[in-house]
Amino acid sequence: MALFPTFRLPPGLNRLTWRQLFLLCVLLTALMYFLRLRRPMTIRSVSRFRSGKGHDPSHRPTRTMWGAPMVWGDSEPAAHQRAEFAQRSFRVGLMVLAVGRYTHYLTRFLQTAEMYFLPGLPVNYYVLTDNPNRLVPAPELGEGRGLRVVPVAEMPGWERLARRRMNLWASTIDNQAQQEVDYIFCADVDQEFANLVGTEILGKLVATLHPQHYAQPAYTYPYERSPDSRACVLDEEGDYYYTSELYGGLCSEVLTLTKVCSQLILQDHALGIETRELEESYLNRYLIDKRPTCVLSPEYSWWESPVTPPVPQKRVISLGRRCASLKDQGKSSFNC
Ligand SMILES: CC(=O)N[C@H]1[C@@H](OP(=O)(O)OP(=O)(O)OC[C@H]2O[C@@H](n3ccc(=O)[nH]c3=O)[C@H](O)[C@@H]2O)O[C@H](CO)[C@H](O)[C@@H]1O
Ligand SMILES: [Mn+2]
Repeated sequence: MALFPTFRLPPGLNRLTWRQLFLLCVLLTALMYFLRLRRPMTIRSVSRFRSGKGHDPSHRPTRTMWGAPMVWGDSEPAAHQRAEFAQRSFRVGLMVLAVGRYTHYLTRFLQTAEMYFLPGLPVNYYVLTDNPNRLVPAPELGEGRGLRVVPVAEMPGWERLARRRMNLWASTIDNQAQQEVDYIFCADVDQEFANLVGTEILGKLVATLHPQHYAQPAYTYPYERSPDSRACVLDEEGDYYYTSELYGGLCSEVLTLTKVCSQLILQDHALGIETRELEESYLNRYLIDKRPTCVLSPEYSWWESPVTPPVPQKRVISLGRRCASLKDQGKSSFNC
């Protein structure tokens, strides 16, 4: 019997051997790879690219590949978690840094947080600022909500503050927050809350997907690639790219994260190394070594830009990054 038996195609077509069919498949597969994989990709990103998961913004998984919840506020699992936390007692901290001209964002940040950030639940705001007078008189807060003003002697400018912020977060948690709250969230002050952010965001270690990279394949993530840096991510590493605008979790977890990152930042700085995305590079390195137990969808960090895919609800909006990504005519309509 022949090794490659022949078979009959529908009438009108020639007879092909299995061998010819096999060669045709190999040829087609090679052609597909040639057309689609013109850039080097990691094994993991190739499989994600193939599965298409990184490319379809309407695909909204509710779990990460390691089984942690991926939170979309209107989903069934999010509603389930809100119901579960309604039975528990806890306190949450929301921490921001406002130095120099960034203090003008404070009013909007606090006002919108009062409307949408865990409304009706016990929350402490920790405002680290070089200008405590900005908060005199103190803004009106709901019942059970408190404001802690933490004076910091820092010079404005993100290039410098990006090296200092993790350290400032760590000392505020260590000295004060961990005695007062169970969960703590670190946020950029140039943001506003635009829709409900409830207890679905609470978890041991919580990170937020960067909206501009969420729908992209992993090989495009702006991880630090320089092998000299403590934030270096190898080609085969990394699941998602997280934003530095919102992350949090249990005080003990966030304390460890901020301590570890600030040490790595200092070590790199001592060697004159600056990473591609500053503080965000170290956050992403850390979250590869210690995967978050809860991943917030880009609903919790969003801004209009030509490369940001739509989300069901815009819950937290970055005003600063929106301005940075707009062209001149757009800037005036958003008061940039
Ligand atoms: C436009 C720009 O450069 N964007 C970069 C910046 O994100 P961002 O544009 O989000 O940085 P940002 O200017 O919002 O600064 C971060 C936060 O630091 C605080 N702050 C900053 C400066 C200052 O003078 N006073 C002050 O209080 C404030 O809370 C602010 O929200 O950093 C990221 C990494 O971390 C990425 O590299 C972004 O590409
Ligand atoms: Mn920002």
